[in-house]
Amino acid sequence: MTAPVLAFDGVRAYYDDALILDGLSFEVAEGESFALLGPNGVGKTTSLNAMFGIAHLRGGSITVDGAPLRGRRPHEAARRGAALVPQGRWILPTLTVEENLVVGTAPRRRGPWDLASVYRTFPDLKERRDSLGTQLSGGQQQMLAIGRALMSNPRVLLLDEPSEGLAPVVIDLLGDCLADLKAAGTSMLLIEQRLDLVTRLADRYAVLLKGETVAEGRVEDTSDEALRDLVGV
Ligand SMILES: Nc1ncnc2c1ncn2[C@@H]1O[C@H](COP(=O)(O)OP(=O)(O)OP(=O)(O)O)[C@@H](O)[C@H]1O
Repeated sequence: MTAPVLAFDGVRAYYDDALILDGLSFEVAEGESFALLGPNGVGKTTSLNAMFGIAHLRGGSITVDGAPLRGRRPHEAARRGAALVPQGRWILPTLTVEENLVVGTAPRRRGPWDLASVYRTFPDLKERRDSLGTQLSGGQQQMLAIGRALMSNPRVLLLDEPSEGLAPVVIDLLGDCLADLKAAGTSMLLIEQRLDLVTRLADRYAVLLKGETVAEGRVEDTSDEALRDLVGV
């Protein structure tokens, strides 16, 4: 059996002395789309922050593609193949669309993704390649954040609330784009409040409460109502 592309095992993570994750465990298999769910403030983003050294990993382990992270330096997780599409997108405001994409190559990983393949996947980005990234619409900026992450040829894409702030019609387009990436075999960790997007994209889910998972399951075995109840929305 191949190693999971991402595995959290008993992760304890802190901001200073505040314990946020208290034994979080889950795994994302190759080609799988896994949703991490839960109400606001339970530690979903912190799980990503623990990978990139923003929250402090002080117990348990996180492995990317089989290699354990020490969790201290942001580029460590990126070099191993974890690519973040952050909440709020973090488009670099003084850079053009193309320059924002090139930033994504920093982990120096080889693979199918480069400017040409990203532009084939997101033709709008090609058309606007010389515009400042922040001049794009919200939906285009989200595509830019995804394209930038793909430029690192990741083993797993980490998507933090990708639908946030987008109009319903744009969320549908985002769903189409992520469904295409999933169909092409991209492994994903999806943090998302919109359960329609979760049921469309995710194979499995875990519900996080007070820093640990309280429920796990396969999306196809869970009714929409049961999922809403579990997440508490
Ligand atoms: N940089 C930080 N420093 C200190 N505390 C933080 C920091 N970021 C988040 N927290 C706290 O950690 C807890 C978990 O926050 P986190 O952002 O991980 O939650 P979340 O589940 O992602 O929720 P949301 O949907 O609101 O983003 C919250 O109590 C939050 O106030």
